[in-house]
This record gives sequence, structure tokens and C-alpha cells, in this order.
Amino acid sequence: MTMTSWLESHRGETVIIKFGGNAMIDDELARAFCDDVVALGRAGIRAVITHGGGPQISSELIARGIRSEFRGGLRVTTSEAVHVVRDVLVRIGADLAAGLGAAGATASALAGDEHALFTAERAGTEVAGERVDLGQVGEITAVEPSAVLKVLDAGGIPVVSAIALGAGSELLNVNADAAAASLAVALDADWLILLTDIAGLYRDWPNRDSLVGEIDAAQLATLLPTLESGMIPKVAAALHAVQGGVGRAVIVDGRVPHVLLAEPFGASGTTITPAERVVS
Ligand SMILES: Nc1ncnc2c1ncn2[C@@H]1O[C@H](COP(=O)(O)OP(=O)(O)O)[C@@H](O)[C@H]1O
Ligand SMILES: CC(=O)N[C@@H](CCC(=O)OP(=O)(O)O)C(=O)O
Repeated sequence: MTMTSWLESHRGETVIIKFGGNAMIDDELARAFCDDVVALGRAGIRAVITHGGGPQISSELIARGIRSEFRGGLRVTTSEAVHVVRDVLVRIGADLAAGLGAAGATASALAGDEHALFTAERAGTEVAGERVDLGQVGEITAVEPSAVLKVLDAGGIPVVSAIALGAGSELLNVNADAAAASLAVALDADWLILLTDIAGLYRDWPNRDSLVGEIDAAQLATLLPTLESGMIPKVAAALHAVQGGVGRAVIVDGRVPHVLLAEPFGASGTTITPAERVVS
């Protein structure tokens, strides 16, 4: 099947694409990403972009002399830091929407704390059996996707920043993979694509011969406790998505130009399927 006919067979499907990794810091890769998203839109695929910006947030915090550290793959976030997180994410969202605009789309940047898009509750985490207080970090408890749907229905591409509102309207920093997964579930998406800076999920990290091509949710759940660092929230997000009804989650290599147009949506990476296999 050619890519054109493959896309044609998926017309009308909803795809949430989490932009991240190297594609975010390399102008040429970012341009290729925007061109691909525009091509998906032209093929009648409903594409929604979500993004994080971990490295950019870290640089800005350092520049402002605010300490931050990661525990269990999540940033410990003070009340001072959370405003920096939001500022950086809003800037990235605006740049991405401008890039998509330059590539020929009508894109609208939406911050997750607006339009009641993401509601979250403060969440800690457990590291080596111990509870860790992460400060203003949240776990998404509700998604109100109407602002996203409005953009999609008008033929545009929503660009969603991963930040949420908690109790008393406090800003909560959320992991961008988790936010993308929650949005994918709320939109009953067919695909969740997570762009990263590695070829996919390795079963026996860092053994480069152990790349996983396809894995179902049950097998992935048994692998989750063995994972490290940034892969923990990413795999947990992929699992949440397919367990919540999303057709497939795919972890793909954002270092590869035009990876989104590699049939099907970057088959070179790791595809996560629901426990009960869906044949498409
Ligand atoms: N089992 C694994 N498979 C793949 N990558 C892993 C694994 N365990 C840890 N990693 C690390 O996780 C990184 C990806 O997570 P992260 O840097 O948070 O991605 P992103 O910035 O795209 O969200 C990889 O570059 C790799 O160094
Ligand atoms: C709670 C938490 O860790 N939030 C992340 C949000 C950004 C993000 O997830 O960006 P990437 O996808 O580029 O890693 C952070 O502060 O870095």
C-alpha cells in the first residue's frame, strides 16, 4: 500500500501527536514535522498536537536561578517554578502554531489551564518505595475537550500545552505524555503518537538489540516496573491511552525526518495495542 492510499484508508480518524524530543530543538526537524502534520490534515485526518518542553523549562529555570530536580521522571515544581513552566509552554505552543501556519495550516494554540481543558489533582510519586512530594505537580482527573473540538471542526489544528488547573485554581505542572494520553482518551482517538529522542521502547535497556516492535497492554504493564527515567511516564501514558479505548499508541523516533509519514505513523518505533487486539 502506498502512503497516500494508507492515509486515504484512515480518513476521518483522530490522531493525537505529542511533539517532543529532538524534533523540538532542531529547526529542520520541526519544519519537517509541521509539513507532515499539514499533510495528515489534507488527507482528512483529524490531527491534534500536544507538547511539553522539559529541556526548555530546565534552561529557563536555571537562567532564573530556580532549583528543580526530577523524581521518578517528574519535575519537583515549586509555586515559583510553575509560572516559569507555563510561560515556557505557552511560548512553545505559539511557536509551534506559527510553524504549522507557515506550513499551510490554520493552527490554534490552547493552554491546558484555559477553557477547563485539563483539571488535575496534586500528585506525589513513589521512588524506591518512598512517597515523594512533588509540589505543584498534578495528575489529570478531567478533560473538557470542547475547545479542541471547535478548532478541529473548523478544519484547524489544535496545539495544546500540557499544564492544568487544580483545586482553588492553582496551576499544576503535568507530564506532557500523560496530558497527551488523557486528551486522546477524552477524544476517543484512534492513535496516540509520542515523538521522542530514541528509536522506541527497549525491553532490556540499554541493550540496543532489545527494541520492542509491537506489544500489547498486558505485556507492557509487566514491563513498566523495570523502566527508568523519562520512559516511565511515557509508557504509563501509552498504557493509559490504550486501556482507555485509544486504538493504538506508538512511540516513535523524532530524530528521523518525516517519521510521521512512515506508514503507519512511524511503524519503525514501538506500537502498543490494547489487550484485546484490534485488527485494522
Ligand atoms: N527502556 C527504555 N527504552 C528506551 N529509552 C529508555 C528506556 N529507559 C530509559 N530510557 C531513556 O528515556 C529517554 C526518553 O525519555 P525522555 O527523555 O523523557 O523523552 P522525551 O523528552 O521525548 O519526553 C531515552 O532517551 C532514554 O535515554
Ligand atoms: C511534571 C513534569 O515533569 N512536567 C514536565 C512538563 C513538560 C514535559 O513533560 O516535557 P517533555 O515531554 O519534553 O519531557 C516538566 O516540568 O518538564
